[in-house]
Amino acid sequence: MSVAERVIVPLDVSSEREAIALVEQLPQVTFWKVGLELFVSSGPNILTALKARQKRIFLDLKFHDIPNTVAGACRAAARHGVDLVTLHATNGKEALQAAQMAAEAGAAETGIDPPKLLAITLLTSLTARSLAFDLKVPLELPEYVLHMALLAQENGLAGAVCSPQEAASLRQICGNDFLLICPGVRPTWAEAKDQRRTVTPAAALKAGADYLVIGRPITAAADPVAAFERICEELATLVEKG
Ligand SMILES: O=C(O)c1cc(=O)[nH]c(=O)n1[C@@H]1O[C@H](COP(=O)(O)O)[C@@H](O)[C@H]1O
Repeated sequence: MSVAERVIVPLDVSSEREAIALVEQLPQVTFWKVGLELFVSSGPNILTALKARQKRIFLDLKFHDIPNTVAGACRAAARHGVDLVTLHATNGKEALQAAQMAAEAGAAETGIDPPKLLAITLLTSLTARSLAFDLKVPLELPEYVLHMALLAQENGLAGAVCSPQEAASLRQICGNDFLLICPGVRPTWAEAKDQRRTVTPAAALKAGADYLVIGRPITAAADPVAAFERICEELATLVEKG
């Protein structure tokens, strides 16, 4: 896989028209993320449009509900033929297992491969301070993220979403077959905005991330094509160095 194929770009826009404009502006991007804003605006039409352009799709709706409801949502997502789907690890064991079974069933009914389910461990906009004082979680942040990733792995999920700050320890403990998808990625030349646990693209890859989710540094840049290429060059330099 080339370094460009390891960068997933979110379509964080409010209409299908804007999303397609971005996809056409960046033909180098092979993997796009459809999140809450776009899906709530456009519905599944955007998935059809991306598939017609042979793009890979990360459907990031971060399901969080009781087992029956989460399973139903995963079954429906699987029928769309997307590649990756997110749900919160805090759904708990029973919902994670039900979600995995439902995704497999939904794909089988449609005669396609099931999506890989990814558990959100701890949002990259949260800090150790917010975990302790706002959410009142008594574990240290790295320990909490690891616990959530292991909960996902033990219940049959293919991978987790984590900050690249936690990627190295998760890679070491969860092994090479567990997918690690890292948002919260910021080149030195981009603003962090609402991201709190950030790392540069090269450092994120080096830490063991399989895919990097990079949005505004590319999509809000004056020249998105140049920004994407600059990130790919930074990643390629790292790969060449070994
Ligand atoms: O699931 C995600 O993709 C996600 C999880 C997380 O913990 N943090 C996070 O930022 N994301 C998503 O990753 C993208 C990051 O976008 P930028 O901050 O613009 O690079 C957004 O679409 C977020 O919804």
